[in-house]
Amino acid sequence: MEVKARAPGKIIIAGEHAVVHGSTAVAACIDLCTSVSLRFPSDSDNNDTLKLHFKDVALEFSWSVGKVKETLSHLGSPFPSTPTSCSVETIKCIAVLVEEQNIPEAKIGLASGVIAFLWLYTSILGFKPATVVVTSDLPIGAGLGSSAAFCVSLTAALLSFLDSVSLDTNHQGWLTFGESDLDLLNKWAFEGEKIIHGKPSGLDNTVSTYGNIIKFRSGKLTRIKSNMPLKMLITNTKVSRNTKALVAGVSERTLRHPDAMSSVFNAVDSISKELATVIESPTPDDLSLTEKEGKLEELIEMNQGLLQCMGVSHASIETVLRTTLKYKLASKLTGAGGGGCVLTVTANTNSS
Ligand SMILES: Nc1ncnc2c1ncn2[C@@H]1O[C@H](COP(=O)(O)OP(=O)(O)O)[C@@H](O)[C@H]1O
Ligand SMILES: C[C@@](O)(CCOP(=O)(O)O)CC(=O)O
Ligand SMILES: [Mg+2]
Repeated sequence: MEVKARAPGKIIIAGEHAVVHGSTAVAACIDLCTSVSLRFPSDSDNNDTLKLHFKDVALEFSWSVGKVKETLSHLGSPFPSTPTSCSVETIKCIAVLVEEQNIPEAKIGLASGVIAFLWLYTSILGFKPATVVVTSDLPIGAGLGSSAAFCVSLTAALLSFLDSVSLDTNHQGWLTFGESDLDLLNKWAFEGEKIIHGKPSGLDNTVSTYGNIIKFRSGKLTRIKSNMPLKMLITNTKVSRNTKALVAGVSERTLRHPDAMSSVFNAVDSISKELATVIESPTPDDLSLTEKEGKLEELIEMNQGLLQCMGVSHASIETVLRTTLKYKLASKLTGAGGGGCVLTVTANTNSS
């Protein structure tokens, strides 16, 4: 039997990093997805192997299920009924299973994704042989939430085998989860993100799970209904970076300058809230559209300035900012920064 699940990546329109420290953020999912296929061997295959294939980065892993069980089962039940954090002790044990796979040095950054896989797989399905294949339209480590799309699509594939989870409504040929199961999916995916990001806000997995545009603060989402066309250009600087390290860098700066950083986070909170209000407010005519677009552009520029204060911009990002400014277009980094992707507002009424 084979199941295929997919989940989208995202853009953060305002509030990255500050959201980790309790500020509001606004994010929207994009139509680039990560897909996970999960296949169990037939009884006649007599197979005892758990295989993981990361197609985009050409990495294959395989473990004997007996070995995985031997390494992990003494740490507790393999079937926690509710989403559970992976303890430091368990991460260490899983890391041994990953180290044995000899990931080439150039790709060692992907190891946390493999640890997240083993934690989610064994927690939800226990010790069963299977072949799991991961493919993505998203650039990995570029700020478009590939880690969350991976955790959400993997968790969706795993949960679909539980009797308690019901899949019904057909959406463009795909089955979807009901509202309460989406909550379960989101919580498990968050546990995966924790392993990859260290200290995630939960924004990325939430927008990947629920879709559309959301406002998010301290784990709580509010759905947003946009009342204006939002045209944005995404530029990938192709400078790779690691979200975990950037998030840790902002936390260190916050420890060094608590008052100043608290003001920065408060300012971002106001920017995200105002931006959400602008997007949601009615647009009765072209004049109000032009006015709203102007506000949106200004808020984007202000958010970028504060991201610079947090120390997460990068020379490659500044080059994109200078280039788009030549055309009077407002841009900001999106995601963790340090390279990765830049968002540019390409307003409908801005023809200069
Ligand atoms: N398609 C994929 N194949 C393998 N690993 C992936 C894939 N997508 C995401 N990952 C995992 O997510 C990590 C990147 O996450 P992160 O640094 O948060 O960047 P982002 O979420 O912005 O893409 C990778 O190092 C890897 O562990
Ligand atoms: C920097 C942050 O706000 C977003 C990170 O997004 P990404 O992994 O760079 O796509 C971290 C978080 O919200 O968990
Ligand atoms: Mg990420």
